[in-house]
Amino acid sequence: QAFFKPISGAASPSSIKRHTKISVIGAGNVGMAIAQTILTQDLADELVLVDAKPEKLRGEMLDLQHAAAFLPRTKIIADVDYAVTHGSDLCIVTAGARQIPGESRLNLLHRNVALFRNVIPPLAKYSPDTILLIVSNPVDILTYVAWKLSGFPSNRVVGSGTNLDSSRFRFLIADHLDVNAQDVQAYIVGEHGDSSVALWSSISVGGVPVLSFLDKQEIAYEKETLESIHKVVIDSAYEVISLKGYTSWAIGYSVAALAWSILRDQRKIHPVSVLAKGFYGVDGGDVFLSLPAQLGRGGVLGVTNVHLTDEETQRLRDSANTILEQLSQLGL
Ligand SMILES: O=C1N[C@](c2ccsc2)(c2cccc(Nc3ccc(F)cc3)n2)CC(O)=C1Sc1ccccc1Cl
Repeated sequence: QAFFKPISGAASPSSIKRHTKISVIGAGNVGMAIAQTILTQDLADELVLVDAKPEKLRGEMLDLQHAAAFLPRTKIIADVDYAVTHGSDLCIVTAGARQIPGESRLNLLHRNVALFRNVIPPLAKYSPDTILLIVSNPVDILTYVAWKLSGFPSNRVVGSGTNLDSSRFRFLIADHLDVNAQDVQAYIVGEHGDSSVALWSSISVGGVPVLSFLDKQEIAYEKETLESIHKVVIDSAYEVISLKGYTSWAIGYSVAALAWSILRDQRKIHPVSVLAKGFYGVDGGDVFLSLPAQLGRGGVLGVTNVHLTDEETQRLRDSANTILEQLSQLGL
């Protein structure tokens, strides 16, 4: 009381505004880049960090708390005990075993599935109405695993999928055309990573479809350019890893953009990993793949019927079958 003469009732108004709580699981480079962006963009009233390493966790919490003078007021807490995540509006899962150099992806996958068995059930228990946003790799498989282990309806389980791939694709196209990346609509869909599918017909700059106005011979030129830009999307992921050892800023901003669309009910369309069964002839079983999906406060509100060429549809089906094969080996 020494500081202020309280105004009666002001400190606890009758209609409390919606308290937004976000939990980030995994305090590694990706998790902390996401946490930092959430704070900067004033996305949450409360930010929770969970990790297996208590010292690393406390260090990151203190270091972020010390930035309070420069950030919108956000309560920041951290604990190894999942109870601190109770009542989260959104749980962002970046926890993942590091890929051991030379380790097969299948072996990494088994280690991450084992990890998810200890991560997902407590999150679902403490926040039964939350939305799960999976970032850990391999993201399409682990989003399916999170859906299975949580028992949530599929609209409340989404993976970051090819949102990062598409962000890099938009940057490269914008750079090539010397326009603002926010004016470039371009979708990469399907399996995140090496086997993603770039949707040429979806690319438009300032509302002008890139492929439409080109006459015959130029389409070949543009197609080659777009193919090479898609290849650079993949090569640049490897280049960043070889240069700095990990990725953080692009994934951090791209995941915070998904969190914004969900928590602020933006109904924006993002290429994210959703239950793709029944779309585009993907009907070999339950599989998560990236498709342009509308995100809002209820999670995945819908999937757009974007036009696919026969080749694009076939590549999407091939991705689905590859993922289904890997899922069948998990015995989930
Ligand atoms: O920018 C990245 N960096 C990672 C990374 C970050 C830390 S260590 C490796 C990356 C970079 C390159 C390859 C690769 N492959 C991989 C595949 C399955 C896994 F389970 C784990 C890693 N992963 C993780 C990842 O998914 C990305 S995006 C990405 C990757 C490959 C192709 C195209 C894109 Cl847009």
